[in-house]
Amino acid sequence: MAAIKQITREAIAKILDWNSVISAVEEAMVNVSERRAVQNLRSITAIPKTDNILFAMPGYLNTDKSTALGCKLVTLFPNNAQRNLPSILANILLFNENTGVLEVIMDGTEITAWRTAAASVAATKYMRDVNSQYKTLAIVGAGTQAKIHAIAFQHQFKFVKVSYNIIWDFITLASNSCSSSSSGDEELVINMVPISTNSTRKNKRHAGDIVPNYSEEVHIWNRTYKKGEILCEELHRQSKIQGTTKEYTPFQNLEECIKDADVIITTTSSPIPLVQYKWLKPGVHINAVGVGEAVMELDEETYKSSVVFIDHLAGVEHELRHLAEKGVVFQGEIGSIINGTTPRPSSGQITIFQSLGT
Ligand SMILES: NC(=O)C1=CN([C@@H]2O[C@H](COP(=O)(O)OP(=O)(O)OC[C@H]3O[C@@H](n4cnc5c(N)ncnc54)[C@H](OP(=O)(O)O)[C@@H]3O)[C@@H](O)[C@H]2O)C=CC1
Ligand SMILES: O=C(O)C1=NCCCC1
Repeated sequence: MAAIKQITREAIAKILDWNSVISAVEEAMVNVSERRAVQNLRSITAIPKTDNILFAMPGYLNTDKSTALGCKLVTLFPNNAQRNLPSILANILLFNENTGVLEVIMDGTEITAWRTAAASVAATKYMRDVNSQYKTLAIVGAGTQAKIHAIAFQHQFKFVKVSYNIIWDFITLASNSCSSSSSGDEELVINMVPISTNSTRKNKRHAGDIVPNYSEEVHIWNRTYKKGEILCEELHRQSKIQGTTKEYTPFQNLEECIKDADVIITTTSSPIPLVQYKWLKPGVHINAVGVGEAVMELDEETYKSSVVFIDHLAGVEHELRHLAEKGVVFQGEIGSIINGTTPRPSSGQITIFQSLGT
């Protein structure tokens, strides 16, 4: 038998790019909804007297483009941060579909992180009101999923608030700022900045010039504030290296963090609802990523007042019974919106993508 090919986490990380991962995940969601992919319920082995879990996620795909027989094995060890390890580690096994011979073992940790964020991107694209704004993104949590979601969403949507400075040189103001808002997509904030009439204008800016000023609107709240602050600094540093100076703001108060958000992503294992309906802006889209037997990041009123879509109906019915028992209604799979068999939610509604994973 031929040797088993091994692909490391580093090698996988080098080849992933957002456009390919997002389109692969959209295609996979459609294949799941059209039942071209065989996706059985995953098995969950809980290790007694611990919070640790081993998941086995087998699947088979047969389309015009490709066939694949594989199984992802995932460990979820929530206390791994103390050991400086990710909570979620994964490996993917690929078999020859004619002989059953194991051909490839590849690291699945990076793929799991990217795939999950890409699923939320796809859900946001297809569930959110096409005409609405992407100004403020709020992320709840500061772990692996929070970070990868921040990166994926900035890639896809560019959450940004544009303000304009108008250069003034003839008014001396007691106070150097005032503001007004336009009704369009961008918020017009006019900062009156007095400059000297003797200015040499080395910067080639002239009185009356309107200078755009882009500021990122990514809010992050975490149970442990310090970790949220560190994540914001890290994301800011990374964006500086990429030459796009972005600001990420850590919040102490969750309501303040999410109340103006156009999109919210929750990435914790909280069994006590964090997001409260009374704080939400009308029309907000929420990606609820945290999953577990008792995880419930959004309050009941949020679920019951929203249109809720999921990634895999059979899996959700099995694993998220605690939500169904509370009266949460799952409208359908995202794949059916992507392939056009289910209409997009109408505008103005609060929408939720309840992610389960694969
Ligand atoms: N839907 C899907 O496809 C996937 C879902 N997941 C789920 O996403 C969640 C996050 O995973 P990941 O980022 O890898 O994990 P990490 O361990 O990296 O991060 C966990 C985050 O959750 C917070 N947290 C944990 N418990 C609580 C709580 N009781 N109340 C409030 N915050 C809490 C932590 O806060 P602190 O820093 O204070 O500890 C931290 O911000 C998990 O529920 C995981 O099962 C993961 C992968 C795929
Ligand atoms: O890989 C996935 O999908 C996971 N989903 C739920 C939590 C563990 C990983």
